Amino acid sequence: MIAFENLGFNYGGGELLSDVTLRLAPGSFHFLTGPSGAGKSTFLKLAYAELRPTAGRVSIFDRDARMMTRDDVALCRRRIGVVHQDCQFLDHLPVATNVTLPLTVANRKGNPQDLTALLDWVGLGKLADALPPQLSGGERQRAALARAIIMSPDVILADEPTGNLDWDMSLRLLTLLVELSRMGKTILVATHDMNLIRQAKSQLAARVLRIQNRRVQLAGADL
Ligand SMILES: Nc1ncnc2c1ncn2[C@@H]1O[C@H](COP(=O)(O)OP(=O)(O)OP(=O)(O)O)[C@@H](O)[C@H]1O
Repeated sequence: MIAFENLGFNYGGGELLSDVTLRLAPGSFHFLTGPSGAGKSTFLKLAYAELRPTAGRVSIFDRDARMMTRDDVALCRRRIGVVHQDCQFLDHLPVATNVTLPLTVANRKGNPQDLTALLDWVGLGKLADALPPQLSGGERQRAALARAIIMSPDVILADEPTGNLDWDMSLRLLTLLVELSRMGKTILVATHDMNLIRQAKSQLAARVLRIQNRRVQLAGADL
């Protein structure tokens, strides 16, 4: 679904990622770990063509990211839902409008029943008309997840989605990701939270990628 072949990346200085070869197979669930500044957010950005590799290749849905035009990138982004580290909303618009923004941008009309079901599923049914500044951290992350999946993407990339959440809220978010995985979505979650990873591994066959010395490698079973 998304494949990295001998990928290298730098922002203009020294190499940040080097010789990365791996594949996110359809329906797989991966965590991405590594020290702060190792390049986790960068790796996610390469996976959704926000950044282009400086060496090697990234294929997204079998297309070489370097060859993609802006329109190609826009089309492929419809199949990839991204939950950003610092989820931003339009604060003057209600949660429901924020969640449906990707549909608006794509000029697609959503079904109001689907929106209600989605907001209920993430536990925000009663907050559809609230404004983003009124949401708690956990509610914001769940709104961000709802927005990321409103287009029914095949792939979900989440950057530290539980970074500022307490354990109960983290578990709630994890449950949603596990359910999405069971629906067949391909999922990659960057996180520092080893407890979250252990919890996920008790529920499904999640694999752990670790960035170390500029390489991204599969971690062993010992966490
Ligand atoms: N646009 C940019 N231009 C130049 N350097 C950047 C840019 N974005 C990130 N970096 C640098 O690249 C390195 C990796 O950053 P990145 O955000 O990918 O790390 P991370 O592993 O996600 O970190 P954290 O866990 O702290 O979020 C850092 O040293 C960062 O300062």
